[in-house]
Amino acid sequence: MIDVQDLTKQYAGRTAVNHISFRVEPGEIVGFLGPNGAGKSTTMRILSGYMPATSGRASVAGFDVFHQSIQVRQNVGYMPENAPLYSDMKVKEYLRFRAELKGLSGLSMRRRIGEVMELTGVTDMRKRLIGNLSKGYRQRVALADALVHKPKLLILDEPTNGLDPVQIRHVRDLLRSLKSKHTVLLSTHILHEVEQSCDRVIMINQGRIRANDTPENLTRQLRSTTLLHLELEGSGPVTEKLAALPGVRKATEEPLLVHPWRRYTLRVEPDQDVREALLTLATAQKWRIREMHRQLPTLEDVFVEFSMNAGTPSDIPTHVL
Ligand SMILES: Nc1ncnc2c1ncn2[C@@H]1O[C@H](COP(=O)(O)OP(=O)(O)OP(=O)(O)O)[C@@H](O)[C@H]1O
Repeated sequence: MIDVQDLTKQYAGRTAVNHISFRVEPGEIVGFLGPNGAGKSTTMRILSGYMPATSGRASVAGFDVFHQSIQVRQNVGYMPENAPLYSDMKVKEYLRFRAELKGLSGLSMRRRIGEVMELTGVTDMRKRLIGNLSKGYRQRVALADALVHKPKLLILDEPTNGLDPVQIRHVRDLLRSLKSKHTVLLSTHILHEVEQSCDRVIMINQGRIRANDTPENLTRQLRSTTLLHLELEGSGPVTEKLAALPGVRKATEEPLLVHPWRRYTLRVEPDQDVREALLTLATAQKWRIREMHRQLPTLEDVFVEFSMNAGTPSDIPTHVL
C-alpha cells in the first residue's frame, strides 16, 4: 500500500528525512514513532501528496506521489497534525464542503457524511460551529474529514494529540474498527496506544529509520532483563535456589510482606522463560506460590533506547521521553 524508497527531504539545506525506505502492506496498522523533529510529519505530508520530496521514490496504492498526486489524494485520508479546520463553519456544513472537494455528491455523499459523523461521534455536534468545539471534538471532525471519501489508506498525524483518556480510548476503538477496511499509518507519542493498536512500528530519529518491526519483536530485542515477581512461602535458602535456576541472573528477596509470605524478584535473561522450571522447583521444595508475574520491557523502553542511542540525548525533548 505504501512503498518508500530512498526518500530524502531537505528544507533550506537542513535534512529532515534522510534516505528512508519502508513498506506498508494492505490492511496493516503501522505506528510511525520518533521524538519531536524526527521527520514524521514531513514523511506523512510527502506520502499524502501535499509536499514534494527532494529525492527518492514513494508510491501509495500503486500511484506515484510525485507524478500522480491527484490519484494519491483520492486514495489517502490525511489527518495533519493540528488539522486546520474552518472555524466559522458548522460541522456538517464543513464535512459536506470537504466531501464535495473530494468528488462526492448527492445521496451517497449525504449518507457517507452521516456514517462518518456516527463513526467519529460528532453527530450531536453537527450543527455547532467548529470554532466553538473542544479540541477533542475538532480532532474528531478532522478524522471524519479524513474518512469521508472511504480512502484505502489513512495517514494520521498525532490523532490523539490533546485528547483526554476517554477520547483516546475512543480513537483506539475506532482504529480497530477501521482495520478491516483501511490501511493506517499513524504517528503518536502515546506508546501504550501503539502497543495496543499497531501491527508494526517504524521508529525514525533525525530523519533516519532506526527500527521497523512488530511491537513484540522490538520489546524482545531490547537488551534488558525480564523481571519475574513472585510471592512465595518456603523455608531454606530460597533466594540461592532461585538464583541457581538456569536463565536467572539474579534473585533478590524483598522485605517481608505478611508472614509467612515473601516477595522475590528474579532478573531473567532476555528470551528465557523460567516459569516452568520455577514451578518444578517449588513443588520439589514444597514451597507455595501465590503470585507470579512477568514484567516485560515496554515499547516506551524501546523508544527511549532507540532515541537515546541515535542522537545526543540533548537533541531529544524531555517531554517525549
Ligand atoms: N517547513 C519547514 N521548513 C524548515 N524546516 C522544517 C519545516 N518543517 C519541518 N522542518 C524541520 O524538519 C525536521 C523534521 O520535522 P517534522 O515536523 O517532520 O518532525 P516530526 O517528527 O513530525 O516532529 P513532531 O513530533 O514535533 O511533529 C525538524 O528539524 C523541523 O524543524
